[in-house]
Amino acid sequence: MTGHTEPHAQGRGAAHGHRTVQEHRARLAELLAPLAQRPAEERSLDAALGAALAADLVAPVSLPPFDNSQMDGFAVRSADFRGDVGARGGDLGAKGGDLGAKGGDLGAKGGDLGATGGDLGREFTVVAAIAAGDVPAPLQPGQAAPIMTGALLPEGADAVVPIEWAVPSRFPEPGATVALPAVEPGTYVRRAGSDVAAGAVVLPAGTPIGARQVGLAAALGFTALSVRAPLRVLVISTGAELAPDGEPLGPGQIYDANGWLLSSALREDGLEAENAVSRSDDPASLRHELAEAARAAEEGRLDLVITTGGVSKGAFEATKLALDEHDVEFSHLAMQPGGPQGLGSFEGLPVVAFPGNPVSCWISWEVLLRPVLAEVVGAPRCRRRLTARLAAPLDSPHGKLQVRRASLRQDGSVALVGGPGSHLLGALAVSDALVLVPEDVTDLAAGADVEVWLT
Ligand SMILES: Nc1nc2c(c(=O)[nH]1)N[C@H]1C(S)=C(S)[C@@H](COP(=O)(O)OP(=O)(O)OC[C@H]3O[C@@H](n4cnc5c(N)ncnc54)[C@H](O)[C@@H]3O)O[C@H]1N2
Ligand code: MOO
Repeated sequence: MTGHTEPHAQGRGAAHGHRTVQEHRARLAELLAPLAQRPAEERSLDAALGAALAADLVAPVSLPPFDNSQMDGFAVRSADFRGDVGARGGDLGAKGGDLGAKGGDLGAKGGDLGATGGDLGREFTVVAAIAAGDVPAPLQPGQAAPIMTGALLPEGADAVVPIEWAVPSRFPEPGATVALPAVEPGTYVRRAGSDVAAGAVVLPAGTPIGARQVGLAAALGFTALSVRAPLRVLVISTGAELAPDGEPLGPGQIYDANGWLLSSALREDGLEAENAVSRSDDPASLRHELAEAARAAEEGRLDLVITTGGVSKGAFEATKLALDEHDVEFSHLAMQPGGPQGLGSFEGLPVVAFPGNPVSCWISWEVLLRPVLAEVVGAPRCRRRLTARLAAPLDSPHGKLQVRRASLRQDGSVALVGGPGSHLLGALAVSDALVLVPEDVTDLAAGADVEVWLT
């Protein structure tokens, strides 16, 4: 069947006997729900990065905190353009005409510089310049104060004329005169509270703290935030084939990729992660690691364990065997890669068991665990999703959500990177997106719309 994909279409037409992705996410959400109750803690801004806000963030001050200039120019009382202050106001009308035209030019070039408010201008007496950080004297009628971007507007002033519109177009000494085109009240003035009003909720509880949120908090004067600490996760890779780090590979051996891949993915998303390796197919070895992890959890040092490997149908599935007597269920999802999965708890510690293939681990994190943590704990965020045109045709197994590694191209189309195999780490490393092909779609033509997650 050929068809267009629908976003979030996972769940329809799952292969017989296979659990759907939605069902599995629901079970994960149940398992991990208690993690949402972790106590709030105060963290400095840098340490809060990656955590989720424990309570609404309320602005203690307005932004901007005071009326200030948006341009380097002259602070004026706009009523002066309508009054008869200054005997030479009439003459300057003509000059003002030129000036207005200048303003128009600038507007065309500079976007919003055209707000001259009319052609008539007048001459002002220049007073002391105001730099950002200065506390200026009140502005009297007929005066223009040179003012720099961000500086506090003097009392009485209600508009700013950019320096480019002035004649002469430079800042003269106090006592000199300057001709300025007429402007409306509010021209190039950034009003107090026009960005954020004091007392407003600027970020709701649960918001993950990233650079933009830290920037806002800093601007509001916060030095610390009340957050739920990032989850602390231990990734345990399993397998007798895993060679010790840095040693030459023996026959049949491979290096551990999963522990590094997953712990880095978690850290990249603001979680705290460590990795351990159980280099054995003896379930006792993994049980030993898990018992230590359970103690760490009891002491409040760990929230979650992710294991990799040993969950399919082989003769030496150490993870399955190690968790045999525990409250952990194993199932096969209607998803490829990432089919075999386990979840449950070991002595009270939540355990999520991913399959051993590295790409399966990545997909299990991205498509299963990450969206559930976003929903339950608030961090990390879900990946951004969009619909894009396929650059080339694809086929997909019936009854399984297929998740392909891909790259978003400059023209907005999406190209698959590598094949569907879950051992293809080289292709994963050069991908920047995932393409999700629903269970009931088996082939798609070039140009078909597909659901894309940006990774
Ligand atoms: N008869 C069946 N065989 C398999 C099935 C199945 O349904 N029936 N499922 C396949 C699928 S799908 C997957 S995925 C794998 C999952 O197997 P396990 O979770 O038991 O993982 P392992 O057998 O331990 O390893 C699989 C593969 O990944 C390599 N690996 C393991 N750990 C690491 C690591 N830390 N770093 C890098 N690579 C790792 C391992 O050497 C294997 O090549 O089962 C299929 N088989
Ligand atoms: O589902 Mo396995 O995870 O294809 O490779």
